[in-house]
Amino acid sequence: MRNRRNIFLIGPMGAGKTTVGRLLARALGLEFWDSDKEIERRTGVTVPMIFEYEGEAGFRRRESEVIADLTGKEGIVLATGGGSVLMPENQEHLAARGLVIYLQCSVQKQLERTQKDINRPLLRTENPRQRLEELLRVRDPIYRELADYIVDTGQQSSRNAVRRIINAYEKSGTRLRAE
Ligand SMILES: Nc1ncnc2c1ncn2[C@@H]1O[C@H](COP(=O)(O)OP(=O)(O)OP(=O)(O)O)[C@@H](O)[C@H]1O
Ligand SMILES: O=C(O)C1=C[C@@H](O)[C@@H](O)[C@H](O)C1
Ligand SMILES: [Mg+2]
Repeated sequence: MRNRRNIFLIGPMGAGKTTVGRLLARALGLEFWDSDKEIERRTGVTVPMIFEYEGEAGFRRRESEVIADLTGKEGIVLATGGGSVLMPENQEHLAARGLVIYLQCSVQKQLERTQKDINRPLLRTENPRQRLEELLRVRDPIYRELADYIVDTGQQSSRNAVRRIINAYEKSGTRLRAE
């Protein structure tokens, strides 16, 4: 049976997976993990540096290893990287090992939230809006297919998003709180 004690946050860059995930974990007394941070911890270098030396394919290999390991834990909230859902093995692990929540927001909001941050190699392009639109076109169907629940973070604070996630699951009778 699906492990209902894990919560996996998926969605595009700037949707708030890291921000909401940290708050959600604290509210539920669960451990918080972030796949991007874990890749950086294991390699000792930043995500942009991995893209530079190993290309996106190298990054995806490392990401898959980390997703396989972290989804094997119990009682965690995991903020995934925006492109982690591309790899079929990650899709399988996410779907089988926890509740999957798609954090969604408009491309405009994504742009506003990511513009000051230089840590997203895929946005180091002349036209980040176009890049975000292209990524979303490919990924949105995958996010939707995988999601047990979708929360729009564009028009609400991170705290509200956390409340919505907790309410939805408590109403549906699922126990999320750590024992
Ligand atoms: N609901 C929200 N309302 C306002 N600002 C937000 C909200 N959620 C996140 N932010 C802000 O947007 C920025 C990006 O958020 P965050 O890093 O959590 O996104 P992410 O989904 O983890 O992105 P990535 O896939 O690149 O890791 C942060 O500066 C954060 O403070
Ligand atoms: O959307 C993506 O493909 C990415 C999102 C970030 O979380 C990082 O995983 C990396 O910058 C790639
Ligand atoms: Mg993040």
